[in-house]
Amino acid sequence: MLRSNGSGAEQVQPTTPVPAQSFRFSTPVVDTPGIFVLGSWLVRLVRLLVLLPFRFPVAVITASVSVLVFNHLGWVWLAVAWTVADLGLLVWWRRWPQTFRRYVALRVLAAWRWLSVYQRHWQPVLVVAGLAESYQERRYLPRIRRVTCTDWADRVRVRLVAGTSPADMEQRVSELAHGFGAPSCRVSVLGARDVVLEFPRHDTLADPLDAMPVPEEPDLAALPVGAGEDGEPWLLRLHGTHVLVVGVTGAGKGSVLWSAIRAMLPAIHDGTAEVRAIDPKRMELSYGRTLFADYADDGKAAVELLEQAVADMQERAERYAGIQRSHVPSTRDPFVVVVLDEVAFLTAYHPDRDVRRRAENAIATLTSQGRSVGFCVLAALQDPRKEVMNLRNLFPDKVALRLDEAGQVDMVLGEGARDRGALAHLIDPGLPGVAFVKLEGSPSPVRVRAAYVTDEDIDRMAGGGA
Ligand SMILES: Nc1ncnc2c1ncn2[C@@H]1O[C@H](COP(=O)(O)OP(=O)(O)OP(=O)(O)O)[C@@H](O)[C@H]1O
Repeated sequence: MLRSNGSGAEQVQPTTPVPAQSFRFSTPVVDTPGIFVLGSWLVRLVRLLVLLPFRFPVAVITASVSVLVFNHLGWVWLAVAWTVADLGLLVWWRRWPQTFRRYVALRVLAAWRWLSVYQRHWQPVLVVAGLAESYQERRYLPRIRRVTCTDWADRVRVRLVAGTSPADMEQRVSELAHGFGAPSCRVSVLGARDVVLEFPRHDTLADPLDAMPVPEEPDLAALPVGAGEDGEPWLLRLHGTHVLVVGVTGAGKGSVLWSAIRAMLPAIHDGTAEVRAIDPKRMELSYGRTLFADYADDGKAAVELLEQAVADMQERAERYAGIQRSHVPSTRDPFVVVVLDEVAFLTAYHPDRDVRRRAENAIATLTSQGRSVGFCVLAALQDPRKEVMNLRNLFPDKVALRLDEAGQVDMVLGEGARDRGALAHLIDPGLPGVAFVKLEGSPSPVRVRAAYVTDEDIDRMAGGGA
């Protein structure tokens, strides 16, 4: 018997050999008797047969009825039954395409995708992606529980290996997307060890979106400015927050700014919201000048506009003090949006130091105090680095359009956003307006596309129409 002669016995991993050990103990290899192997196969087969009707009830019922008809009535009646069933499906498809799609087409597609894509490639993709866990020389993989299809994506429900977390999956979304041939992958958590991987089957944002219809009664906390990958509207919150839109030149920052202004149009017309615009490039916002309560296109005028906004905000805060804790838009106290195109022009590039300092102070005051009294800053920026814009953390909500470098993604959307699949630096330059955003209640960034507001749309908006 081996004894430890030290007082405190060292902990040794059971699988790693001790270097100076003179004897090596290894697990004896014993041939498994054939009867056990056969037995385990039988158990698996029985389990499969028992579970099959629960997993694929329609397929099992169809196959069973077909066998019964064939046995009792012969193949002619089987052919008749199948023809009638096919005709029934045809009528269903033509008359009620929506329910046919939901109850037949998408279910058949899900079974096919489960077999041909996920079941088939699951093990190699997960092992290569580093998501297989090993314990005492056995390998454990997350298990597919169910595959369902929506109009645009496959949803793979997965049971995680005990001891791993959804974050492990979130950090491998790029590998998973490429591994299963999807444009992206998104992880959502359903419960303990229960996650859903969402793989779009094609890029639903590949086509540009026309300007969104103007809402009759705009909700300033949920303005429709585009669409998400799932086809649902992308709703941008302005009331109660500040938004920074970041993207290289030509990424489509203008379309986010104009879509937000367009969605507020009825409120602008009835005086419950107003836009004060700063347009250093004189190209982006000058087109709809008549829509703005205030407009500036050079450094000095821009700083005065910002300082006036700060003074109005402070006057309102003084009136509200001790009486009112939140802002309700009205014609007396409208919701004020300061739209700032290329904010770095004022904070970093302007040659006059005094202008830079005053602009930075005013933006910092507005963003840190304006939320609750109905002031919002909606700013666009090309370069998110600290040297250019050190105020970016004062903007609670950010939109990452196409960026220059991988490192900028986390700068804009927060740490870990790139690992969670916000590949804003890889957005195709041919897809302006495509962006990643974080939505409330979800840690994973989602891919969206802003609607494109044309010059004609802006003309109509400025002329009082939409
Ligand atoms: N949402 C969109 N959908 C489709 N096309 C768009 C969209 N946004 C912009 N574009 C196209 O991309 C071009 C460049 O867009 P835009 O000028 O808004 O980019 P930007 O990010 O504001 O660039 P810059 O910083 O140089 O002003 C537009 O002229 C338009 O043709």
